[in-house]
Amino acid sequence: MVLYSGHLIAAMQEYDQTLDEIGVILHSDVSTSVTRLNELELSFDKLSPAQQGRFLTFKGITFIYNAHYREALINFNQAEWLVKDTYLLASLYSYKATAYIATRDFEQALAMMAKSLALIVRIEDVDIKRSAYLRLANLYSGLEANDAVALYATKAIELADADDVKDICTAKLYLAVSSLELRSLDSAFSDFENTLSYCKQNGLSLIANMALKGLGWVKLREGDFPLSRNLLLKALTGYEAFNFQLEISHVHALLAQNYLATGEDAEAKIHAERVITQPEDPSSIEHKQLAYRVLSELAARQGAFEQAYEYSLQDQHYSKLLFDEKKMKALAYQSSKFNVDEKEREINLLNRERELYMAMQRVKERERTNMLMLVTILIGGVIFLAILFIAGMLQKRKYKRMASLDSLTGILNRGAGQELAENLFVQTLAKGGSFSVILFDLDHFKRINDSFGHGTGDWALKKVVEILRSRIRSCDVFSRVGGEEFGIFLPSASEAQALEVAQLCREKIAAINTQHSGHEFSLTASFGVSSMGDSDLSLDPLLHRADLALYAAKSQGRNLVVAYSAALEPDKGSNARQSKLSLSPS
Ligand SMILES: Nc1nc2c(ncn2[C@@H]2O[C@H](COP(=O)(O)OP(=O)(O)OP(=O)(O)O)[C@@H](O)[C@H]2O)c(=O)[nH]1
Repeated sequence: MVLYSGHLIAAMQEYDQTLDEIGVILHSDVSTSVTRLNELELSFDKLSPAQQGRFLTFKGITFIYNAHYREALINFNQAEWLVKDTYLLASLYSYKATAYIATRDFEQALAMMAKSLALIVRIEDVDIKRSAYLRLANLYSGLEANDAVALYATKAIELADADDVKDICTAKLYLAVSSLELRSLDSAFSDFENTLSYCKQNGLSLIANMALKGLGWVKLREGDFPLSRNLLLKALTGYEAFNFQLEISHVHALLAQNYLATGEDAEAKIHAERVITQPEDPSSIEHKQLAYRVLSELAARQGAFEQAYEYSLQDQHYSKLLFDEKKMKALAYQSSKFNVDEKEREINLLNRERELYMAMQRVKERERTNMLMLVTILIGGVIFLAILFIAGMLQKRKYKRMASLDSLTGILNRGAGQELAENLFVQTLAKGGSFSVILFDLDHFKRINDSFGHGTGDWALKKVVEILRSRIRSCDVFSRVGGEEFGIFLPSASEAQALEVAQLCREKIAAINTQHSGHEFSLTASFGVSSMGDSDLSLDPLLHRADLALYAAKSQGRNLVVAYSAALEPDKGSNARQSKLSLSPS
């Protein structure tokens, strides 16, 4: 299977290559092209549809070159359904136009040219497009549609670079020929002169020679016979070098007219007879008509009236042919122009509708975008507000937390600690259970500050908190009550348990290695402990009692833990120590 498809691909590539090769020689070596196409025809069924399209187009072109226009059209009609390539299709239509012109079906020719043009517009390759426009100019010149000739020649020039000399030269010639009919003789003369010098300069002698004929033709019309003759004779020599029979016949016809006008009858006759001996060809009708008119006048001048009559009959015959053809061409061109105008109007209408539709789509799209933007802005706004709100909340919570914490040690400050402890106390009271308070105060703290500075005092405060924090249960509340005084509130803790905790804390403080502060000093604290009694309905009495115990610890020498006892109650009016804790919140 793989082998089979491999073979198939190779064969296809080979056919493509053969067609490429034929394409190269098609316009220069028609007979070899015909031979190779005949060989390839044996494998026609094996060709892909695209290859069959190319084959039939090429075959049609060889028929055109051999003047078999009907056969050419049969091939082109088959190829039309198979060719997909835009350029090949555009060129196929223009060859069909050639065949239709040759068969005098000008309407079809113009229809094909319109089809070709529609495709040419879509071709992006500038070189291909330019040569397609030139071909169109050539076809229109065959139809004597000079305005179209001028239009497409101009388009070709617009697409040409300075080095596309052959195309520029050809286009210039078309412009000059069209201006012979469209503009004044003066401007046609200068156009031909311009073409002649440009084409000669660039070595394009055949086209230069055509321009030379054009100059002679203009001068003939102007009545400048000597200059016209000079130019036409030069052009004749040029054409003879190329053996360009059709052009040779035209120049002979023009020279016959020229000599007739100056009364050089013998010369006029020679040239006229050269024309009428040419084979019958639609392109030579005009030349023959001119030649017979000259011959008829010459015969009449010499009194050979019978002969003159014969020639005049021929003249009339060709005049009629010419007239009919010109009329047919003109009619076909006019009607095709009308069709084109109609189509253009339709296209414009459709384009306008399309533009309207596009504009509406754009408005809808813009509305959709605006709506999307609005929704995005709204959602963005909501998100922004939510972020602001959350950030505000977090900030608030942070500030609240900061407000409830002691900035130096990081534990709860007096207000927050007391509030929390009060809540726990109330809960304990409701549940029924024990509650103890430990108050402790660093001993001789003023001395530390005074001796080693405030920084060392701060260090000591932070160290004490750091050491004790880990020893205290998570359900207990540890707060800084005042400068160097702290409170530990222990829900569900008996006095004995509180004393144990206080003792442990005291030991830990005393064991702190103060050298880490940069100084060595003694760091101790005195502890007062109290527990909930049956009559306690708030935290205040406990605080008061713990404070008395702490005072006692200080009085008894410091670095001690003292539990409250009734004996510690001071006499009324005595100067008892006032804890930094205010008993009634102020
Ligand atoms: N370094 C520092 N010192 C503080 C801070 N708060 C209060 N103090 C100081 O703590 C000292 C407390 O001194 P006193 O109330 O006389 O008590 P004491 O020196 O500890 O003596 P006793 O309590 O009787 O052992 C004062 O000198 C205050 O300035 C603080 O945040 N940092």
